[in-house]
Amino acid sequence: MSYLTLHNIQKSYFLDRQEFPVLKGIDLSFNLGEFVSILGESGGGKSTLMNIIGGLDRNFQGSVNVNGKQLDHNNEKELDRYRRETVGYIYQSYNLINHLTVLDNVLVSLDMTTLDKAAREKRARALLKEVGLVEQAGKYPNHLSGGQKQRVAIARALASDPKVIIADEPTGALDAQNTAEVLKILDNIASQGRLVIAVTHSQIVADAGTRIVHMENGRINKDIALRPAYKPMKTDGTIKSRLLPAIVSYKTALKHLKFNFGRNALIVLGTTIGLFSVILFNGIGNGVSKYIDNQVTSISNPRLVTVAKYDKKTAGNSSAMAAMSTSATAGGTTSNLTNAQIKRIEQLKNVADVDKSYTVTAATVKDGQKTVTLSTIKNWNNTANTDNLLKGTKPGIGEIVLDKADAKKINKDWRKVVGDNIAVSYQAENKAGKMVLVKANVLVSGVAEAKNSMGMTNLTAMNTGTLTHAMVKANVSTLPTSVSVVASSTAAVSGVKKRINALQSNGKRVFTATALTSFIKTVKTYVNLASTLLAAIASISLVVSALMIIVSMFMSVSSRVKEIGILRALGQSKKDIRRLFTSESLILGVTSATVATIIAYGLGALANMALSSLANFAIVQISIGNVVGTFVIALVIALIAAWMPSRRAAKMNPIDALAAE
Ligand SMILES: Nc1ncnc2c1ncn2[C@@H]1O[C@H](COP(=O)(O)OP(=O)(O)OP(=O)(O)O)[C@@H](O)[C@H]1O
Repeated sequence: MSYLTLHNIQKSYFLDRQEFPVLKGIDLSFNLGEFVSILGESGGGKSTLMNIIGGLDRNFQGSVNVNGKQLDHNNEKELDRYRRETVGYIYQSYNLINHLTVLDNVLVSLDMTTLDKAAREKRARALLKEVGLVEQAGKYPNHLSGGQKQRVAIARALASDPKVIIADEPTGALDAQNTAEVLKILDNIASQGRLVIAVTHSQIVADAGTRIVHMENGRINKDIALRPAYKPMKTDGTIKSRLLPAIVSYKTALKHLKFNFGRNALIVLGTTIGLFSVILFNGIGNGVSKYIDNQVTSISNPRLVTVAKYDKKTAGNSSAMAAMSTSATAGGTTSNLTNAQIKRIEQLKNVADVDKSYTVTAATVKDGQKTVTLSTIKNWNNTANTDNLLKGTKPGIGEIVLDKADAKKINKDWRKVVGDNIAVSYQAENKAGKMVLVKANVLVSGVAEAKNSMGMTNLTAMNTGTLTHAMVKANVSTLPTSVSVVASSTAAVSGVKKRINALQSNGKRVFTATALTSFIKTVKTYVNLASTLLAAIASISLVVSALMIIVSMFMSVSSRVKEIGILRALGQSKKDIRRLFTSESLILGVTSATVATIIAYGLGALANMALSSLANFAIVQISIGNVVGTFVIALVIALIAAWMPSRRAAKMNPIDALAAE
C-alpha cells in the first residue's frame, strides 16, 4: 500500500464567477523512500497540487489518503496536526523568519514537538550541522547567502522528523554549485526513507530524483521511474508532536519586539506617559485626602460632635464650621442647654463623653502691671488636645492655658508667662438680668498653639471647674450654650450626630449636632472629584496609547504576512497565530504599566521630598490599588488593541499569506 495517494483531485479557480479549472482529475500514489519530481508547464497547477498534498488547501474535490487514512479537509485541527507531524516544506524563496536567528528558525518547528528544551536545541544544532551551518546558528537570515538560507530551510523542514518533504522549486534561486548540494541533500533525505516531492521546471532537478511525474493541462500525462526508490522509513515516528505551548508564543513575540526595538520603545513611551499620569493623579488625590485628614484631626478630635440648641433661624446653616464658631456666651439664657437635656445626650448609644463648652468673650487679663484684652477664653474640655501644648501642662484647678498669641500680648517672651498668676475678669448677665463682673485669679499652667490652623484657632482655655466656680460666685448661670460630645469611635460619629438631631421635646426638635467629620467628608469628596477628573483627563492619552498599539499591531501583522503563512505551513493553528499577536500587545501593555509604575513612584518620592519643607507630609501617596488598577487598564487596552489585528492575522489564508512579498 502506498504511503500517500491522491484520488481524482479536481480544483478550479473562479474569477468573476467564471470557472478556471486547474486540476482536472489527478490520481497519484507515492511511497516513502521516493524522490519524485513534478514537472510541467508554467501555470499548469503544480503548486496548487503541492498545497493540496501539503494540507494547506482545503478547497478542492477528491481525496488525499495518508498512511491508509483519508485526510479530512474540513477538520482544521486535523490538518494543522498533519502539517505539524507529517509534512516539511522547502520553498524557492526559502521563507525563513527574518527576526529569528538561524537556530530559532529551526526551533520554530521543534517547539511543536514533545522533546524537552535541551533535546530540541540538540536536534536543531545537529540538523544545522548536517547541512553544514552549525557555525551560523546565531546569525539572522539576512546575513546568509541564498544557498545557506535554503539549507537552513531544509534543516527546519526536517526538524519535526516528517515523513513527507514538499519542495517547491527548491533550487530555483540557486547557482549550479548550490543546486548540486541541495539536490544531494534532498536525495539523502529520500535515502532516509522519507518521501520527497519536488516541483520543478529544471531537468537537472528532475534527473536527480527516483521518479518524474509530468503534468499537462491539469492531468498527469507521464509518470516515469528513473531508479528504484529507497527503503521506506518506519511509519511510527519517534518524535511526537504537540500543540504550541503559550510560552513559546510569548517568547517569539518578545523576540519580534526586540527586533523592532526602536519602534516599540516609542510605543511603550507613549503608553507609559498616559498610565503614569493616571497613577500620579490618583496618588496626589490619595495624598491630599490624607493630608486633609491629618490636618483636621490635629486641630480637633475627629470623634467630636458639637451640640447646640436647635434654632429655627440658624437651621440649615449647620456646617461644622458654623457650629464651631457658635458663640456660647456664658451667662446667656435663651439658648442654654439644661442639665436634663445634657443627660439625654449622655444616655444615647455610642456617646463616650459629654463636656460643657463655655466661650467667654472680651475678657480682661491682668498680669502684674500689664493689662490686656483677650478675644476668647474657653474651658479646657474634651475638645482640647495636649499635643498642642508648647510649654507647661493642661490647666488643673485654678489654672489657665494661654494661646501663644495671647501669651505674647503679655510678654514678648511668651515662655516666661508660664507660672505667672493672672487676674481674669469679664462682663456677663447674672440670673437677675444685671450685668456683673465674673472674676478669677488663675495660674498660667501652659502655652498652646494649634498646629496647622494658621492662627485661626485660639486655644486659651481655663480649667472648667475654675471657670464655673467664678460664674457661680457672680450668680451667673453655668448652663452652657453648647456641649461637645465624644463618640465612642470615629465610625460612630455620624450615628451619634443623627441620634442627637432626632431628639425631640414636645414634638419639637431640641438640638443641632454637627460633626467635623462630615465637613472633612465634603472637602475630601471635592479633592477626590478633582483628582479623578485629572486622572480622567490623563486617561484620554490612554485612548491615544490604545490607538498607537492598534496601529503598531496592524503594522506588525502587515509586515509579517509571510511569517503567518510560514507558521501555518509549519502546523501552527489559527489560535497560535492569534496568540502570537495578542501576546505582543500584552507585553507592550505590561511593559508600559511597569515603567509607568516605576516612574510614578520615583517622581512621587522626588515630589514628596521637594514638598517636605512646605508640608511635612507625603502629598503623593500611590496605593497598591492604583498600581493594580493601572495594570488592569494596560491589559484591557492591550487586549482591545490586539483584538482586531490578531483576528485578521489568524483569518489569513495560509496560501495567500505565503505568496505575500
Ligand atoms: N489564488 C488564485 N486565484 C486565481 N487563480 C490562481 C490562484 N492561484 C493560482 N491560480 C492560477 O492557477 C493556475 C495554476 O497555478 P499554479 O501556481 O498552481 O501553477 P504552477 O504550475 O505552479 O506554475 P509555475 O510553474 O509557474 O509556478 C495558474 O493559471 C494561476 O494563475
